[in-house]
Amino acid sequence: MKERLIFALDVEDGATALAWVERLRAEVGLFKVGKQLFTSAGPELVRRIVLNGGQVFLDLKYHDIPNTVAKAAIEALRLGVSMLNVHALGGMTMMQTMSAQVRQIAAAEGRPCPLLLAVTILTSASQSDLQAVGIDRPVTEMVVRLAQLAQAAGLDGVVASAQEAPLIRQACGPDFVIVTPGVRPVASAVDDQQRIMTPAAALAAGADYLVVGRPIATASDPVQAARAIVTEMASSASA
Ligand SMILES: O=c1ccn([C@@H]2O[C@H](COP(=O)(O)O)[C@@H](O)[C@H]2O)c(=O)[nH]1
Repeated sequence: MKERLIFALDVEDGATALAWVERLRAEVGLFKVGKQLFTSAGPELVRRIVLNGGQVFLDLKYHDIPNTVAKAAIEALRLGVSMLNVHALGGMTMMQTMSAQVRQIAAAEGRPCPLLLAVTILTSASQSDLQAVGIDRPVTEMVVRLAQLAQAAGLDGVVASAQEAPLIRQACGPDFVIVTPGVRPVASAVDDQQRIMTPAAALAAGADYLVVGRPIATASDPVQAARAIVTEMASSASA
């Protein structure tokens, strides 16, 4: 079950990140490198984690014109990451171009292709946040619509709240990958997340991977916190 747990390396420098990788490598399946750490430590850090046997989800949420996103994703492929993502709101052409070019270069260069994911609606967004940017449709409807768009564009899956996982499963089928941040064990601080679920409920809802950062990183014993989440995930799977 631990292979389905992704730890968010939301830290300020490479040395701190590598220390977390050592501390949690036996407890989690992947390490997520996001905007803070990538801006600070760059591709060299990603290469180093991969070289040391760690699997990386590069969470840079590309959102740009099709050519720019495709070329950035090709460089992510060459870093050896296991997952990368774009914003589904970047649109069909952007996602199709990225997917086609990454798959073509992976085949031509003999590299394993990472899981190509699309962020639907951020788990920190509420219905009123959507309304404020002019989106009047319900969050759930937007998430399913974006997931179907990503699937039609040839992507492997989406990043979404586990709250929407059952609807995504229904719309996109059993093989479409659902990665869920906004995971909060009971009694954990919600922080800036809005659409949250517990680890057990997220798996029961159909999530394939859970992303967890602060509930582990700020725990008094992070190793124990990660183990407790994996135990909760296992109990949900066997229920
Ligand atoms: O919709 C999204 C997409 C990405 N994230 C990222 O996941 C982690 C969550 O960290 P926590 O500390 O467990 O809240 C973080 O790196 C986000 O950038 C997300 O939360 N929601």
